[in-house]
Amino acid sequence: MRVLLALGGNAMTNADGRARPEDQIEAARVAMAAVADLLQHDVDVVVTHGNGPQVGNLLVKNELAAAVVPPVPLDWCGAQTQATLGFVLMDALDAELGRRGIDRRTATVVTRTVVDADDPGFARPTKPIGRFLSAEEAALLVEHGETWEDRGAKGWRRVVASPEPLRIVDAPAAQALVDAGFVVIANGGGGIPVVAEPDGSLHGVEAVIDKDLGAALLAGSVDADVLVIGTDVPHAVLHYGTPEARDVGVVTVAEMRAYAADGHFASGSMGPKVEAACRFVEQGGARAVITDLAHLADAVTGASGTVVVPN
Ligand SMILES: Nc1ncnc2c1ncn2[C@@H]1O[C@H](COP(=O)(O)OP(=O)(O)O)[C@@H](O)[C@H]1O
Ligand SMILES: NC(=O)OP(=O)(O)O
Repeated sequence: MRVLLALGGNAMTNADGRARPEDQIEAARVAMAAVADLLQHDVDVVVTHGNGPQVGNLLVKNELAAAVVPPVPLDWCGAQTQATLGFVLMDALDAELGRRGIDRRTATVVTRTVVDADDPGFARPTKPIGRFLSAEEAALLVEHGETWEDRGAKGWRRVVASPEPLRIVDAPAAQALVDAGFVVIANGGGGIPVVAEPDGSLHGVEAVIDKDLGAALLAGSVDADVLVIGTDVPHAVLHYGTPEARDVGVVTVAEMRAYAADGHFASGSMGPKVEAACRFVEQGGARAVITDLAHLADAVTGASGTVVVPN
């Protein structure tokens, strides 16, 4: 069985979301121990990951240092997060594999993902990145032209353009490495967004792709049987945050789409995970599971988490 595991921002840093290096290294250790468990049970794993906290932090560093160091655009920041997180995840996984005597090599693929230059997402920022601020702090940055959004209890967060991922340019490289036996990390942060010119050339654009939607696309490209979306909750929940809250267990894609249409899953958090799970199953995937890392081993067999299956 081949599993595409998408690690959310929550699985990549600690609860305060500040993304200090030591927090990211510790989160990677926990996540890669879960991956090693699967490898030990003969499950083939391809990993992708979010980059929201990290890419937002890099963007701020660029902006603060602009007077002395030439700033780089958001797509460059995205590429930098793929490299850094790939390196941290490979270090963690290599250490875990070494401890268990598992003879597997790891590789990270810098991955570009094509988007449409006319995607409506460029006109309407929706992707939350970086740290959370208070309403007063966010208001100052809005005055400087940034877009910030109230994200509830944790505070306000900057939002940037997030176009639909259409095609993963470097999927064949990821696939070749998978076929050669590598544990591959690819399409981090949903992929570096690029647009294709009529002559076929590509250039980066300033946006951050949703990593769950990117994961659904990657899963098809690397022939994954199962998509597992790893986050900080064991299930998607109906009537979330209310006394009527109810976990979703095994559910058909039609039922899940109906729940989504009824507004059960928040945009920018559970909403894209549910959309990605539905897309993967509609594309022919056996099942897509939304759960936390503690339930990963049972999730791949469909015995735990929210399990979306064909109709
Ligand atoms: N209906 C829902 N069921 C479960 N969680 C939900 C729901 N709606 C919103 N959420 C929130 O979605 C969060 C997971 O999404 P997100 O924070 O974007 O995860 P990640 O960073 O792991 O990708 C949960 O911590 C929860 O607070
Ligand atoms: N790119 C992306 O979706 O990152 P997060 O999962 O960290 O928000």
